[in-house]
Amino acid sequence: MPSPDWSAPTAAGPLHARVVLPGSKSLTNRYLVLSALAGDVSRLRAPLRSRDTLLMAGALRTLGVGVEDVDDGDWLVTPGRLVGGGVVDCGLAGNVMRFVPPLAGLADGPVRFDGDEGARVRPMAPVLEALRGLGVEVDDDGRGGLPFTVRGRGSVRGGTVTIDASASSQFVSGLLLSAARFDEGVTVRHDGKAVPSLPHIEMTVETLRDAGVVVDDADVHTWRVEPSEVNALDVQVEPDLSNAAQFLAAALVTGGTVHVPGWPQYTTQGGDFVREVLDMMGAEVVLDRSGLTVTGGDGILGVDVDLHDSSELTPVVAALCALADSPSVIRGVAHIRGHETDRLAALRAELSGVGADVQETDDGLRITPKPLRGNYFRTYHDHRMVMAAAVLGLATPGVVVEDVGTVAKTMPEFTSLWDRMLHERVAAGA
Ligand SMILES: O=C(O)C1=C[C@@H](OP(=O)(O)O)[C@@H](O)[C@H](O)C1
Ligand SMILES: C=C(OP(=O)(O)O)C(=O)O
Repeated sequence: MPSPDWSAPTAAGPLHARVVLPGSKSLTNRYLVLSALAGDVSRLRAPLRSRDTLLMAGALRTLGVGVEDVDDGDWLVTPGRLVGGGVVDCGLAGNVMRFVPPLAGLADGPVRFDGDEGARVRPMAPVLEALRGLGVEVDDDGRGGLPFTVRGRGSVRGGTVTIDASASSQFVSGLLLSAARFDEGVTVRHDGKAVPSLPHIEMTVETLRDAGVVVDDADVHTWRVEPSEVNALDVQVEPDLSNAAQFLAAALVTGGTVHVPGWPQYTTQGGDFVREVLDMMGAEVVLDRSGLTVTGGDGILGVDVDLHDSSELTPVVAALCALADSPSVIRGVAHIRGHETDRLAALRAELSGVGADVQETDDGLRITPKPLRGNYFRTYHDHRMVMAAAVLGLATPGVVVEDVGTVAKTMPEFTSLWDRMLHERVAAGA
């Protein structure tokens, strides 16, 4: 059932807001998987609670892992013997569909995987093939995607596999995350076009090392995880920097200032690249111990930008490009045709619908700004399409966003945070 439409609010003037962001999806889900494999109880502090992380917690519970809410908003994760017999709902979450099957190989019986209709067409085959190569039996209907069954036998041999990870970095991350508990560990080699979202693989490597696992990533296309125990974690989840993009973009669109406290000085989150993009587009961007402050100027500069490493940013950056003073090119993101929806097609259709001149290229978009007008903005079950529409709406009256609830994939509180940000401008200007 789709949720209601939402009229994206316009900004009456420059914003002056401070936005406290929820935790990172990618870190929360990695910590959950590692905690499930650990030797003791882990504590995740300030985890993201959104559809994708609740689905991950649900998947772990299906496998017999305890994930308990504690009063202060933390999650306590109690590992146990991994049990088969259940069904994992992947929703539309890439993390769940790519990270949990290797874990399910360690369960003591079959685990069935399915998800949203849109998840059934997301790329998955290299993970299933790799699992077979590592000694895990997987039944699927021959298409190499959801639905499928992983026939866990309580242990996984492991070893060396070669995969083509050009469709998603998550293929590599998923295999690495559970591999310390495989008898022989794992060596994953990539053979194919460039792997997208490499910072996400660095994040996987770093979180494994935080849990005491030995990883060799000295060669750019090969990752080796040694078999070992996994240490319990006690970790503070960083704010989600990709989900910061739309709030920071609002500073640029309105010529105002948006401050995000708690921005890490060092991070493996690919979303950190938003600082560079906003700088290229004419914002003043200051990172200091208080957090990140972005201030917009008189206009928005068009850009020629490669988002291969940080492709989650594409929808919001595309919206900014439609509001810019000069044409833009977004490159390096062919693989986002396999994200929540075909994002290149969706952005072309919806940005064109509000009046921009948008062309799809082989690996991105060419966007020539035109005077924009309000329109119905379809969201294709894609949280980041809602976020992109909200950015357009700041400067374009009459943007009506389809199925706004789909934003709950990573940010259930999006519309209230957005309204609060706009309201703060009134308070500061009063
Ligand atoms: O490992 C992760 O947590 C993610 C990796 C990236 O996937 P792709 O490599 O498929 O782009 C990113 O876009 C996704 O939102 C999250
Ligand atoms: C591509 C994304 O998600 P997923 O983890 O489902 O791949 C995203 O959040 O932009």
